[in-house]
Amino acid sequence: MAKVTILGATGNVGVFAAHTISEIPYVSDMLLVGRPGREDFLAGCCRDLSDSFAARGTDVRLSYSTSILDAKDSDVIICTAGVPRRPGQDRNDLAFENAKIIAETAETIGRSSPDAILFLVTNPVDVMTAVALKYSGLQPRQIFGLGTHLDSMRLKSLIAHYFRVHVSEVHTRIIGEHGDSMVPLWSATTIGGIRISNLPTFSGLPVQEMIETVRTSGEAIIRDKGSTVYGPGEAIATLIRTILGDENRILTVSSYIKSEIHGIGDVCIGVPARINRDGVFPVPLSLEESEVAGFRESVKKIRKVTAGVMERLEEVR
Ligand SMILES: NC(=O)C1=CN([C@@H]2O[C@H](COP(=O)(O)OP(=O)(O)OC[C@H]3O[C@@H](n4cnc5c(N)ncnc54)[C@H](O)[C@@H]3O)[C@@H](O)[C@H]2O)C=CC1
Ligand SMILES: O=C([O-])CC(=O)C(=O)O
Repeated sequence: MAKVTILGATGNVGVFAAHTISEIPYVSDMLLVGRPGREDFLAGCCRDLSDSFAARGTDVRLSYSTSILDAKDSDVIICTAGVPRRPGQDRNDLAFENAKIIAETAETIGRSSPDAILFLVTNPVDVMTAVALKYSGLQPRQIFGLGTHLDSMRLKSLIAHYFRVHVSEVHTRIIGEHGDSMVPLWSATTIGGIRISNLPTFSGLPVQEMIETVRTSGEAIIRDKGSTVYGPGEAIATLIRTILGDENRILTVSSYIKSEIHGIGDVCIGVPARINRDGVFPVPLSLEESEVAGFRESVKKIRKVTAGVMERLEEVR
């Protein structure tokens, strides 16, 4: 049985993630961490969630704290703390403000929870994963970000809808930045186990339109309802179930790669990774030429934003 801690638990994503994670059978303890001053809200969340556990028959010990130090002994620590973007903003506009929060958080976790797996949700998530890796001192396998897993799920849903098949029949991946430079892997997309390009109807697929829909999905949801909650919340729970269940699923998350993809590496970015109780292990793979070119561009962009943020962090810390 496992202890899971959520940082930023008073936020939209954090509180819904608490609900989805509580359904995972391996979770025995869940700690909600918020900022000082938010004790009443956290207490209210615990009471409300406990009611849902009673109604559902869930047996999870729930507690709250305003200190990250109480995350000690956690198997997984999820970080949703930080500012979200407002309509009209790019995720990268949040980079420096959130990097300051993540650097401090990661330092504390590195000292107080050296065996935990740290899971970043805060945006821009690829850059935050790199910041957490540097400032926590944890091993690369212990740190990952939600990356392009949610983007991959969004594309999966569009493809399933187009072909009128159950989503479980569709396997697809988007790699690279969780942002504008993301790269769809059509070469790794199958329906019912059949490579999508082998289906005669593939030629009519509105590929560009689909990718544009995925690229702008977060922005559109934020414009319409203020924040994305249910998609990220369920995606977070999938990752937690995969880790705690030692499932060895291959999911597309932001992870540190050395040179696993066509020799490209030394960056934290969305790639397929095998995930189990020991953490996250990027899978070496070879791609089609156009996909490699797109991935290179995405890496170049993330490296530039990451380097800029690291430099500014050095100045203020
Ligand atoms: N990677 C992904 O796919 C997704 C990432 N996100 C990101 O997750 C983050 C949270 O999003 P929401 O829950 O919608 O935002 P929110 O504003 O509802 O919640 C933010 C949380 O962070 C905490 N926080 C803010 N500033 C802090 C600071 N200086 N120190 C400690 N805690 C602080 C708040 O108290 C609150 O608990 C954002 O950065 C958002 O962009 C959201 C959805 C999907
Ligand atoms: O778009 C945002 O800012 C939130 C997010 O990352 C997503 O839902 O993909």
